[in-house]
Amino acid sequence: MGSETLPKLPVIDLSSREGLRPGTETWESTRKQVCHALEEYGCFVIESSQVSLDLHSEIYSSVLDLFDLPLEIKQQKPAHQRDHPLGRSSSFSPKHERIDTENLTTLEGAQSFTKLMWPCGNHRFCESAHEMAKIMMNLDQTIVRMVFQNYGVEKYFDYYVGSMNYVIGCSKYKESETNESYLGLLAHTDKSFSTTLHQNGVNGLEIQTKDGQWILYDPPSHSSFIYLSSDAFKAWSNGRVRSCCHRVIVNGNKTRISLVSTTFHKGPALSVPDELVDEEHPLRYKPFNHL
Ligand SMILES: O=C(O)CCC(=O)C(=O)O
Ligand SMILES: [Fe+2]
Repeated sequence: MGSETLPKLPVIDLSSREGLRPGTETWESTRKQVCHALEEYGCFVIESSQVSLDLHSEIYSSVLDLFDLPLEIKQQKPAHQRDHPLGRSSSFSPKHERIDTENLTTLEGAQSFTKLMWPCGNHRFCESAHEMAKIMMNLDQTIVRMVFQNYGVEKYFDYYVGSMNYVIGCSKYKESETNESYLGLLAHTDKSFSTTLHQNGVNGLEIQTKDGQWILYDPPSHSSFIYLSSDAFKAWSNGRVRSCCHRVIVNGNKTRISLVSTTFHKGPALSVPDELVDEEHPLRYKPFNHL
């Protein structure tokens, strides 16, 4: 007893700008680590230096302001989305609330979402949300480029970038009043292509390994992220990368906030590239409409 050590989540350093230029030695070795992590775990922890302490405190205090808005304000949608079946605000349990945003990656998008929530404006939310959205989008695109290159299908990368929608969901899990832990979110895989998550310093996200063990995501710094490959990534890769199974257990006496950037393919069909089908990997997934 006691001799088994708990597995650890892979940690990959994406903090050096120099190393993130395709073709550098660091790029070449990092892309192998990235692919290996997604194939083995369906996730990895990103070491990044892009979130300053200022941005960290700005974003989480403004997201708390967002949750504090009246429900009828939070439920509003832009005119072109009013008949969309999914609500903007949803919850899994009385202690969990999620608000989906849209188009925060562009300045105009961030401004129009902010105006919908705060007709008199909220500069702090707009700036910090736009900044975080861009950081998460750039991390995603770097990682996907690495994977495409590793699998020899980089020629599809520009199409990928042009056909992805980024949706950022903000989740709030109330502190546990009784000191008893509770299930904040059931074990699931995401339906997105990929998911990039940042949190406010309160742990709770757990990742399931291949052999069924649960590992707590405990970020090494305020600027760390966790990257998950999801259902559509698994299908696109013809089963090479795992779709990461995860859940949230809240057991602290602090409110947990997470920002989850998910990608969705908006084209008519997403299909496995021919290059990823061979004798060893017969085609496992038909083309599908991701949305
Ligand atoms: O809040 C978290 O840590 C996880 C959220 C999540 O898994 C999701 O929104 O799909
Ligand atoms: Fe999830």
